Amino acid sequence: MARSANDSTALQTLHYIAPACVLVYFCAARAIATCCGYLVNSRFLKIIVDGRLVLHKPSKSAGGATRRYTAIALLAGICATLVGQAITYLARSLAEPGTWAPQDAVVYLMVSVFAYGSLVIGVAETSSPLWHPYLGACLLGAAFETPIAVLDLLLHNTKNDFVFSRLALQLCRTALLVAFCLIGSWHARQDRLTQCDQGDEAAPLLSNGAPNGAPTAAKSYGAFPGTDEEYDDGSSDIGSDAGDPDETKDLKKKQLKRVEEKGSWIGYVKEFKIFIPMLWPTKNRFVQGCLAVIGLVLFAERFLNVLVPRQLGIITEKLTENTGVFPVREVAIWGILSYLSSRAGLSVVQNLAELPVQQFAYKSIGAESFAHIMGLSMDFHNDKSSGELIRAVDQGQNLQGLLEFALFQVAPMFIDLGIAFVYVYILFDIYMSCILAFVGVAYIWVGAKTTAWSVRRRRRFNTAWRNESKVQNEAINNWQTVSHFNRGTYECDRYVKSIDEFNAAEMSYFMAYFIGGGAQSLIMVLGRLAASFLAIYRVSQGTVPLGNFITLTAYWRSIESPLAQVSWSIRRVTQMLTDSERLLQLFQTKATVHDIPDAKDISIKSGEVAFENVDFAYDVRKSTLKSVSFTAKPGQTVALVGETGGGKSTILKLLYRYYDVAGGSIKIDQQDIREVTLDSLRNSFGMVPQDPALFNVSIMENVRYARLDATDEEVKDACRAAAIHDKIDTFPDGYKSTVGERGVKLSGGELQRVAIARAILRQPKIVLLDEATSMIDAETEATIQQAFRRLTAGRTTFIIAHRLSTIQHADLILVINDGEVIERGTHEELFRLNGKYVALWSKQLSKDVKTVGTTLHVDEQDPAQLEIDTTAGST
Ligand SMILES: Nc1ncnc2c1ncn2[C@@H]1O[C@H](COP(=O)(O)OP(=O)(O)OP(=O)(O)O)[C@@H](O)[C@H]1O
Repeated sequence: MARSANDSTALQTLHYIAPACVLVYFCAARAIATCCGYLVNSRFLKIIVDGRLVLHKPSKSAGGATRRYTAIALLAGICATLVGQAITYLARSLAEPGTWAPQDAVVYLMVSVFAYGSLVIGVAETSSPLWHPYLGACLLGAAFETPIAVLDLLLHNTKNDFVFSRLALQLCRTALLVAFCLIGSWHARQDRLTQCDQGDEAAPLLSNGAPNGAPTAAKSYGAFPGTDEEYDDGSSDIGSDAGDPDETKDLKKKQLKRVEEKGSWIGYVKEFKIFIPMLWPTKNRFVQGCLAVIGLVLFAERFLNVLVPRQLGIITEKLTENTGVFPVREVAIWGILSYLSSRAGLSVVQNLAELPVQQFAYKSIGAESFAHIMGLSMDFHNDKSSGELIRAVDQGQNLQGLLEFALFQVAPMFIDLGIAFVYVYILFDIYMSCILAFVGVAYIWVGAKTTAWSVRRRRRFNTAWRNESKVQNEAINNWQTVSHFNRGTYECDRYVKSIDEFNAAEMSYFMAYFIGGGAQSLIMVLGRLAASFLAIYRVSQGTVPLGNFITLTAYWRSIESPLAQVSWSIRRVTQMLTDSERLLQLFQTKATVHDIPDAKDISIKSGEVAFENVDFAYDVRKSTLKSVSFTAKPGQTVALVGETGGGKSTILKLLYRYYDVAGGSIKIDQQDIREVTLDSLRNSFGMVPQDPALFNVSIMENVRYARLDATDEEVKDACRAAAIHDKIDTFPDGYKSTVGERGVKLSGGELQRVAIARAILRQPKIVLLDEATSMIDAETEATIQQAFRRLTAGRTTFIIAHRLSTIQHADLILVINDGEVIERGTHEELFRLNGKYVALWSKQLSKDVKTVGTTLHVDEQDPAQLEIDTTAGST
């Protein structure tokens, strides 16, 4: 195959660069299209120009069957010409022994098959391709093929059938490329005309009718409402969650909101940077030291990966010399290198150093998420599902390995691949490197595809997993309710159903996982066989020594493992990010009630509490409190009465700052509670709630929870004051008795008295009693009233009570109805008013008449003269 020197060099150069350019262009253009496609399909991307979305999107005709099949046929034709050309070289080698295809031509054919093969697969696997990467790649291809064909023609002075066939194929390929470009350009023009006709080239992608493309409703987000098509990037797997439960939709909504704020998926990924301080030990010298040790070990391992198989090759070479001498030095070096690279060598050091790094991340993620959850406001805690929350934190902790993984696994494996590519070239030739590159790219490509395929399944799997945990948790936590309604079987069925859903999701996910893994292993085996065949052939021809074959065989393991890791790591990183989306969402949920910057501690001197025109609503659609104003003077007792659902507890919640007022203000000693620290504010209160909950620890510890430094004696005094001490003494374990989860081992009355003891022990500045004695009988209540008098003496106190007898001595009684204070005054004043308060009394007493024989004599003319006789002595 004689060639004139200059033309020959030009042809060689073209052979090397042409397919590489096509491949690089296609990959780059497609990567950009993938990003955009991902965002479009995920309804995430928002490129705002003049307030409108004007992102390029596939035209409506982009996915037309004729267009796609034509493109596939043309591209497949191009591949066929390449294969045909390879066959002509092979046939010639067989027909004319000793005639070999030039190396540049082989590389050209191999890389070209790979490049155009990728184009075929790209069109075939996508229902609605973005055409410009294909068109650009073919334009480039045509631009290179023409001079290649001309040079090839000029350079061949021996014209025979083989050369003619090859040149015919070359021309045919050029023609196919030109045809692809012409047809593609015509389609592109048609697309533009259609889009202009429809005026949608610059139409907002968020076509929800909102002015300037502004989203109006969650359902309207996105460029292609209602489509479940897979776009060029195959990203519907990643972005779509059709059929997932509400919480995933909620997650998507929040993701959408976040991405809208950030402007792109890069912004979305960037959000994960909030985890970096939890993963990177900026202040922990010991962990930093461990990271350095891991780095050194990894550096050494890169060398060992090459040195061990190389040493084996050296030993083989020594042996083939047949000198009859045992190669002691070579074998000793090999032994030491093998030991260092084995699991017993540097790996042990690495594993030991990894443990503190992992524990650091585990601790910081765990502690941060726990503190964050505990710091979130009541609205979050009212809505949360504990089981799901715990699972989200568990799954989020997967991130602990992310940094280590990226630095110490992903980075070295790319280095390993680069080294391998060069090393096999040195050992053999460029063909071996091409085999390696082909195996590598195919392996990673299949890995990436199966990952994309399995991401949606993974999300379903996660959702099903969390759901199973939620169902189980709810049933166990509500065991009493379940038993009251005898719904044991129902709950078991519900749980079994959730396990079935989990199993189905798991099966679907792992099937994708295993099938992908199987396909990758097949590629690896075929690659190993191809490399071995080539190596054996070269050794048999005597072009390379036997030692090189042995080195390659031993080295292949070091090639396989980074390849497996690249693909696995794509899956792993995706999985880590998917798993931790919930935790990220959690971290992004900010407490609605928080300290303002420079908030100061509250200073309570007298304890005056003033509500000034307070408005509040849990839901903007329904007002809960309307213009509530009153002042509790220092040391006064203010009672809140009224029909259920009127807003009494809400007033206390606002005072506690579980929520912020929507209008007006709440002041304690002239300090707006929004301007002081939450910590100091809540430290000032002692609360006895409607339904006190206890920890499943001893009574002693439960009461002491109110003041952690209280002595045993102080705890007992508080219990005496709350009239529960004698009762506790009757328990077999006394104060050491555990109370069961949430205090279920205590009766309602006992539970309330423990809660009262807690409030007494706390010695708060302001006392809040929310139905504190609703479950206590009248006799015990009389004892407790004395304790209350001691507790509330000199302290501003708020009492909510349905049993009106308990609040008749209050300094101020507020009658709350439908979120408003409709009456206010003392017991006597309100009786004189003869309004709602009296009506409440009447209602209650007529109930008591039936239950405890209380009689009521109401003077119709003057209700303030109401006389109440009660055998129970409640008034
Ligand atoms: N977290 C919440 N989210 C939404 N609405 C709520 C929430 N908590 C209470 N509400 C509603 O606010 C209104 C006032 O509730 P609140 O608990 O303050 O009433 P209340 O007067 O204390 O009732 P009760 O005497 O029965 O305890 C009710 O209609 C209730 O349904």
